[in-house]
Amino acid sequence: MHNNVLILDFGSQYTQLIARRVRELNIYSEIIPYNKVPTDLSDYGAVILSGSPLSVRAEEAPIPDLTKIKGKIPLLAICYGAQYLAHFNGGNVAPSNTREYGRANLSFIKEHEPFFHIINEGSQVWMSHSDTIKELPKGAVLLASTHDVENAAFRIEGEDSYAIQFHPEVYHTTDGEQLLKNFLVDIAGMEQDWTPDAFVETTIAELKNTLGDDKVILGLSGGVDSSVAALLLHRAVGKNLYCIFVNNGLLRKNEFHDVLEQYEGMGLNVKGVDASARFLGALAGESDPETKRKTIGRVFIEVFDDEAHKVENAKWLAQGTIYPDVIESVSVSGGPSATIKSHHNVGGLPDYMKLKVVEPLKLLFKDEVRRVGASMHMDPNILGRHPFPGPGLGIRILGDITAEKVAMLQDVDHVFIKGLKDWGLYDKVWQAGAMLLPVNSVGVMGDERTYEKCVALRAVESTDGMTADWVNLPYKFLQKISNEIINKVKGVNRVVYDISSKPPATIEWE
Ligand SMILES: Nc1ncnc2c1ncn2[C@@H]1O[C@H](COP(=O)(O)OP(=O)(O)OP(=O)(O)O)[C@@H](O)[C@H]1O
Ligand SMILES: O=c1[nH]c(=O)c2[nH+]cn([C@@H]3O[C@H](COP(=O)(O)O)[C@@H](O)[C@H]3O)c2[nH]1
Ligand SMILES: NC(=O)CC[C@H](N)C(=O)O
Ligand SMILES: [Mg+2]
Repeated sequence: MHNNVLILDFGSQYTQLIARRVRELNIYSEIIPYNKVPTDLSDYGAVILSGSPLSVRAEEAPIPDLTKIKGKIPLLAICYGAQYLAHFNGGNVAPSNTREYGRANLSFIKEHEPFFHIINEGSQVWMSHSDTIKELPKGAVLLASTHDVENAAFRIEGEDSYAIQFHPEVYHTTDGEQLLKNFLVDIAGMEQDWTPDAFVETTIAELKNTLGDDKVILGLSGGVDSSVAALLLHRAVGKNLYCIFVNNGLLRKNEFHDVLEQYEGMGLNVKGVDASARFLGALAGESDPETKRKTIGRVFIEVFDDEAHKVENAKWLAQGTIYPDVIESVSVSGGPSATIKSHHNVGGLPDYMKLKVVEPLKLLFKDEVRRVGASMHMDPNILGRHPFPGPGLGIRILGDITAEKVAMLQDVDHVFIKGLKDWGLYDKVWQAGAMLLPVNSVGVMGDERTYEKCVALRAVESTDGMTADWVNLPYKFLQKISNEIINKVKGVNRVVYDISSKPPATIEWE
């Protein structure tokens, strides 16, 4: 009861961050498009309205019906949300004359307001808007101003409704977390009891309830998400969980074998399917990156479908979909599509598979998935594993793929990753890998001319893969690794290090 925060999304680029910040307070939150307000609101202890790229003055302005919310459930309206409360309740919102983007400081805070508890004048806030609230709505009490924005925060008298023009969810709002805590805990009275242990317990109970004695199939990749999903499902349905791990011939060196072995120790029922030849056959001669991705996706579905048919009476397909995957495919106007992303790295499963989809992690962020795994005592080696793309080395071999190139890149990648581990750098890097370039260059080895391949090493820091920066690996390390690669991997005579950030580059080269 009342243990959930409803975040109504108006399409702001920061909506996900609001959810994150709320969960960092150990309070559960869910993002729902503004036009899909649930009819039953009894679970929600507070509602937050997000920002929006649209203007309240625009014809297509998102206008949700808040009659069951405003004045009834504690409400926090952010940016567009604040403008919305003003505009439709007798206030006035107009384009602003000055640019209101970036850092600002609160120059006035009304005293003795629980909303601003232990937040002081001068506190830095982040603004990102072009409309401004010229006149407050009926019953509003001004709570804070900045130099340029007089109506930076207000509340509605007699209600637990609060509105702010700035963004508390953005890191640059230094007291943002405190402000959210003031609102959620002190004003809305929410409990801070949402922990990984609690998540595991309730999720297993829910899965038992939904799945009963049905058989469930899960594509296991060796990655964090599908592994944590597998553990949860295993606890819920035991031997009715059938895990399938496909070798697409584009995995890391020894990975097929190692991953299978690792799962054996966890008591999971995993079937390894070696479909390398099928994948490499389908990819032969293909060098266009998008066609390669699509081919890998298509063959993956074929293999998966073949295997799924071997499990008699399977009813469910489980997936390790996580929250960012879901949110990426929710459009603000359309709302969530029926099936969100079946296999987001393999292009979606076809309807003929007739399996119902179950996604136990679909409301978690990556770091939360890791925490949930840790609370189930999952092997830290799996939990700490760098993300690895479904199409694997296929998108790190530029141009067409051959078995020889795969073997060459596997060896290069192995030296690099092992080196990172040996030097204690692996856990300091978010993701690392090597790219095989379609470039030959001239070298000299033992007095002989060589004309061989060039590889690029890439190591990045990131939180979610959406943006990334290259890692400043020690020169000594790079020197050692470059030497080792050229000495050990036949066919490679040159190593370069990728120093591009994302954007404008991407993490993978294809
Ligand atoms: N080789 C594979 N065999 C079987 N299923 C796979 C394979 N590769 C990917 N999948 C499926 O595709 C899903 C998406 O892959 P993705 O790489 O995004 O997640 P992950 O591998 O579980 O975690 P991570 O992001 O840490 O790599 C996986 O959860 C898994 O269900
Ligand atoms: O499961 C996946 N299927 C894919 O098709 C895919 N393409 C990229 N990635 C991973 O996503 C992150 C961002 O990669 P990019 O900067 O290259 O887009 C990085 O972590 C990439 O490894 C993929 N993961
Ligand atoms: N970030 C926002 O919510 C912006 C709201 C509105 N589109 C404006 O420009 O003022
Ligand atoms: Mg993966």
